[in-house]
Amino acid sequence: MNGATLTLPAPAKLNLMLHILNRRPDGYHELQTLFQFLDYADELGFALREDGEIRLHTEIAGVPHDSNLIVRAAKQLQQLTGCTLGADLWIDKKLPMGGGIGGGSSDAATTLLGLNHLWQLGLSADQLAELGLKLGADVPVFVRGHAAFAEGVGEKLTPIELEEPWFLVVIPQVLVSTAEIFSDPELTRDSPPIKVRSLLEGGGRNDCQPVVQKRYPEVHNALILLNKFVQAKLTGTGACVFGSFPNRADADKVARQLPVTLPSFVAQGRNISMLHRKLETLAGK
Ligand SMILES: C[C@](O)(CO)[C@H](O)COP(=O)(O)OP(=O)(O)OC[C@H]1O[C@@H](n2ccc(N)nc2=O)[C@H](O)[C@@H]1O
Ligand SMILES: Nc1ncnc2c1ncn2[C@@H]1O[C@H](COP(=O)(O)OP(=O)(O)OP(=O)(O)O)[C@@H](O)[C@H]1O
Repeated sequence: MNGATLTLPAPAKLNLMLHILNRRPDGYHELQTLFQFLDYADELGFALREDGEIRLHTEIAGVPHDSNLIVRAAKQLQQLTGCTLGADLWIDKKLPMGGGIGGGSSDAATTLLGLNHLWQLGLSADQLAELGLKLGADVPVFVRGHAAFAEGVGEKLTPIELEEPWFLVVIPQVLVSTAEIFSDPELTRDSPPIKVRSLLEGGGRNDCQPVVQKRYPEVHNALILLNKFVQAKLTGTGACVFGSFPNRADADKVARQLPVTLPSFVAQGRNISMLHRKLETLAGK
């Protein structure tokens, strides 16, 4: 990250509940989900290049340079705007991949906002969210940076004020493929639509959980274990599972009792993402 002139966080999200309403003809699913951010993030570094090249200098195992969502986001932004500037990019990857906490999507959103700033493009949040949606269903919420009730495939966002408890997030050592879970014939796809006000009634169910638990014993076991201490839930399509606590000390106490084979982290839930708080500081607000 040494050459970076700008560093920005790409925070994690949790799906506090997730209902699947139906499957669209294009295979995507209409959802209702509640997003909140965590103060736990990847860190991205940016430096301007005059030659138009996009170079990510950090390798992520299993993700080729040109498939990395950071590189794809940067190139799409160049294409959309005709910008002739480029960038050197670095990432300090903290968020587990395939964890359901939105790592790749958040990296993409931070890239879009970071380069919009560095290249002085002046694109609006609406324009960046529209571009982000082409990269992944979760990108728009990270672009907007406010906790939200999401509908559609995750892009119709109603900002919401939630309590900001502390979460213990447990990371089963397995990669869950989102596409695989959404194509499982046993997935519940007919949850009735609910209104924002009745959101957390029913305990914040996640319709993906039964299918993920059945296919991935590691996730099943983590849920059983965490449930001994707190109501445990799956985020997104997993693999991560989480429980909420009124303060950091209570969450840390449970974390210390987990087996060493089951990594975890503790972070506060936040309604304004770390990225947007940092951008506000940069703008001198
Ligand atoms: C499950 C969530 O994590 C909830 O926040 C997201 O909706 C998934 O978002 P994401 O990882 O950005 O997902 P994408 O990269 O857009 O899609 C991955 C795959 O999941 C399936 N998919 C995803 C989102 C959605 N609403 N319906 C789907 O059926 C599609 O098969 C797609 O090919
Ligand atoms: N910068 C990136 N960080 C992580 N994964 C990336 C990145 N770029 C591309 N990918 C690919 O995206 C896949 C999904 O990664 P990600 O960490 O976003 O999953 P996830 O946490 O399950 O996401 P979601 O909660 O949005 O479903 C990875 O397995 C990897 O192949």
